[in-house]
Amino acid sequence: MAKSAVIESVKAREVFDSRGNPTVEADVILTDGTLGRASVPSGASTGELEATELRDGGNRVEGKGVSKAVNNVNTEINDALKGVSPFNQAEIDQIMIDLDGTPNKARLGANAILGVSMATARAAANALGTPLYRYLGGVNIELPQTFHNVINGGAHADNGIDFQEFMITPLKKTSFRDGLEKIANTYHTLKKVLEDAGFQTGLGDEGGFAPDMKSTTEAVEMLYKAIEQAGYKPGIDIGIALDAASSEFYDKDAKKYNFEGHSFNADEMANYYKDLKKKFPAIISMEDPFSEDDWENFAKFTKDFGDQVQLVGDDIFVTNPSIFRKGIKAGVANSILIKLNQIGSVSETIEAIRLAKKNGYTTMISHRSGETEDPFVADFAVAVSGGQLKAGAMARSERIAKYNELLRIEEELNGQASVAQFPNDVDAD
Ligand SMILES: O=C(O)[C@@H](CO)OP(=O)(O)O
Ligand SMILES: [Mg+2]
Repeated sequence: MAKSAVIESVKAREVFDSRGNPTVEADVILTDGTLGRASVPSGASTGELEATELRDGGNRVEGKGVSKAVNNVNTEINDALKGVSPFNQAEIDQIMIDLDGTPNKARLGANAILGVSMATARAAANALGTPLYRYLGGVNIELPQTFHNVINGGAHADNGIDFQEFMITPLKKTSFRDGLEKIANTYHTLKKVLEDAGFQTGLGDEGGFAPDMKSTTEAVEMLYKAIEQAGYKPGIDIGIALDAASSEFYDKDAKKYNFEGHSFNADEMANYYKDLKKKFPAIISMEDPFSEDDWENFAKFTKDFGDQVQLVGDDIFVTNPSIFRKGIKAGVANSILIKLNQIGSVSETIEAIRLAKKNGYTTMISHRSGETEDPFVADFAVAVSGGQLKAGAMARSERIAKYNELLRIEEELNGQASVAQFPNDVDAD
């Protein structure tokens, strides 16, 4: 290991993600021979202002190849980073941002830049013989509160459910492992509950079940049943979180939410959420209840209802510090979803998190619906401390890769770091 090592070369290749689509994997090789490798995830319900994921177009792998992004890593980015120290993440990221020269990483591709950004952090950690979470987080680290998407709808499943994600989260837990075991028990029980109710239990993109049911209420009822039958109390032991991903069912011209056969205006949509929370008090978090094009009503709802439930902004902020700054001023949401590939570099993602902490917003670090086996996001969630993490359900290896990484980290830390507790939640005894 050598702190004097610099970048020798940067190289990328196409690999495939969990939906079978090509994505970028990048290698950063240092002069002391150290390798750092990382791969980039990909979303389905993407925010309009996300950094650009460079795709080839044409017929190659149904027009989804990333050979241009790969080529940009192998040529321009390689030339620009050769000889640079990997230990200054902000400098590495700035070099690539300047080289790209566009506001949204459209020329080189956010997938190209992020792949190298993450692989550099890994190379630096490896060169120092330090785990990635420790390299990025220093001494102030904490295992995250995890959210598991156990019923998939919206853009992640071919069923009739309009909301995209129905998540469960362990509230009372004595350790990370304890929390995860409770989720596993509930997940298995949910399968039985769905089967008993006559639903199919095939899986959606994030490893949750994708039953062909029509209503949100029915899905939440199933979660209540599963939690109770597994021996837990909804809202006490296990909380429920929803991602409405409402930009997907918002008609911006008509200003209407076309949802479960209704055409709701914003006030009707707000009332729907309030009734839902009243009926199911275990719902502790709602993501994207209003569209990325409906800032005004998202802010109004935050003012009105933000003390009752965590309101997470995903599509509306796209992990972009300058958009998020405007959102904070406008009073939109009280929590931000953090996706590395929405902004396209490790240091800008950290800046968005810093901004959140400074302004009293909680942070939920997130995977994408198209993932790889790379557990980067798990280490990242530990590094940023005090955070939440959503990384899908229990089944499917690309999801469980993240949770298993956290089990290993907990073991390695051997009691030296706590597990984040959800706001307002009491410590388990
Ligand atoms: O909307 C979301 O929060 C994400 C992740 O669950 O989905 P996607 O990656 O498809 O944008
Ligand atoms: Mg979302």
